[in-house]
Amino acid sequence: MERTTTGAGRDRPDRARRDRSTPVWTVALTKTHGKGPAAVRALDGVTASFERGALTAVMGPSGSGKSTLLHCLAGLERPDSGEVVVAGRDITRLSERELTRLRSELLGFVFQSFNLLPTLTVAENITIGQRLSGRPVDPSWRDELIASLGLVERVRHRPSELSGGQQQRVAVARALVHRPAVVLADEPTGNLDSRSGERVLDALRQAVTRHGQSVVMVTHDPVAAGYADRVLFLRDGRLAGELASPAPAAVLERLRQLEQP
Ligand SMILES: Nc1ncnc2c1ncn2[C@@H]1O[C@H](COP(=O)(O)OP(=O)(O)OP(=O)(O)O)[C@@H](O)[C@H]1O
Repeated sequence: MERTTTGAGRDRPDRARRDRSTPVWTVALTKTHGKGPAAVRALDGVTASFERGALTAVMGPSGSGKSTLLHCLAGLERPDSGEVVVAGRDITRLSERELTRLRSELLGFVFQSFNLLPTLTVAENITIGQRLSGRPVDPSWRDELIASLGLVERVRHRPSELSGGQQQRVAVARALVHRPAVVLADEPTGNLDSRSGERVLDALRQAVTRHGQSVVMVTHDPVAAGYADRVLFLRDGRLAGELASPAPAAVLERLRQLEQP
């Protein structure tokens, strides 16, 4: 059954959910791009929780602040005010050096454009983050990921020898291999045909269901959102409700409502 939340109080901090079972949350997050008359308030007081062991989709009309929110969660953009708490630490207070370390240890990333290193093999791409940070690789977990993502025959290939869907599955394995506190996925199926996209979404879903991974995924696609446990909607930099166990048709309908002036 779908649960919906809209209306007054939706931006209120939900203290019961802000504990160790919540790997990421934000409180009253604001972010402005640009200065003076050209300034754009991309986030305007976003208080949101992203649960452990859940796939949370973030959706909303173009320009509603989805990417800015994801970048703030990743520590790639610094908010004007508010908190971003990752694994119990307010990352808005960290130095660049501490942020770099947090990103490599606690976060996994999947981008629309795959972002694989062209000179490395599939196997090397999957573990490059751990090698660079000097942390050991768990070989049985790495091999399980390679097998479950259908990449066994491809481990010695370079990215240019793979299809887009295969490249994105390599990116998913890279994001999961160090068992991060949360995987942040920015339009992970945006460059894929629907069948390849489904495989990537299946992989993210399995990581959540079988291994308790936490995933936050920005998407425009109601079908992709249908893989999520919950969808948070943004409009004009503010939370604009949520849907639990979202069916694509219900997501589409909500998006249509949000896009109306
Ligand atoms: N670097 C920037 N400089 C100025 N304005 C920016 C910058 N980045 C984003 N914005 C503006 O901030 C607002 C939110 O942008 P953001 O990219 O977060 O939205 P979005 O929901 O991800 O959009 P889309 O779905 O089109 O990718 C938009 O009005 C956008 O034009």
